[in-house]
Amino acid sequence: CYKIAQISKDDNSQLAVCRVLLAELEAHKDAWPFLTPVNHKVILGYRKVIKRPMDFSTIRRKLNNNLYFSLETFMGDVNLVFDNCEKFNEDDSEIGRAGHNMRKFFDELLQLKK
Ligand SMILES: Cn1cc(C(=O)NCCCNC(=O)c2ccc(F)cc2)ccc1=O
Repeated sequence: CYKIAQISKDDNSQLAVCRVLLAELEAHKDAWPFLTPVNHKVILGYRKVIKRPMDFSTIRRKLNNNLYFSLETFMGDVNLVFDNCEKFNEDDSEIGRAGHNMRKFFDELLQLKK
């Protein structure tokens, strides 16, 4: 019984860390391109180029629906946001720079939380 309790506690504490990390990402000044799903009706070519769209509101919904089983699966989706951004946007563009800034910020957050 103790072992089972131990596993679930770790998952809960990992999920609590995910909630804090997501809140800090959402509060960043450069988060605006990532707060909502990219509207592929407005942003031409996006649906063709980006096979697995992801954004902070989708991550928030997955977290609330208990769809992340560890910090690693949560990190996979956060990094997908930044990888999609790098693929679709020039480095020397407003959204491209925002993506690089946010990825650096996230990496620094992870160093603090470890
Ligand atoms: C990640 N990405 C985003 C866009 C993009 O144009 N995204 C919408 C920006 C407009 N959205 C906002 O300005 C906004 C949204 C929510 C909010 F709370 C405050 C501001 C285009 C290519 C791409 O790769």
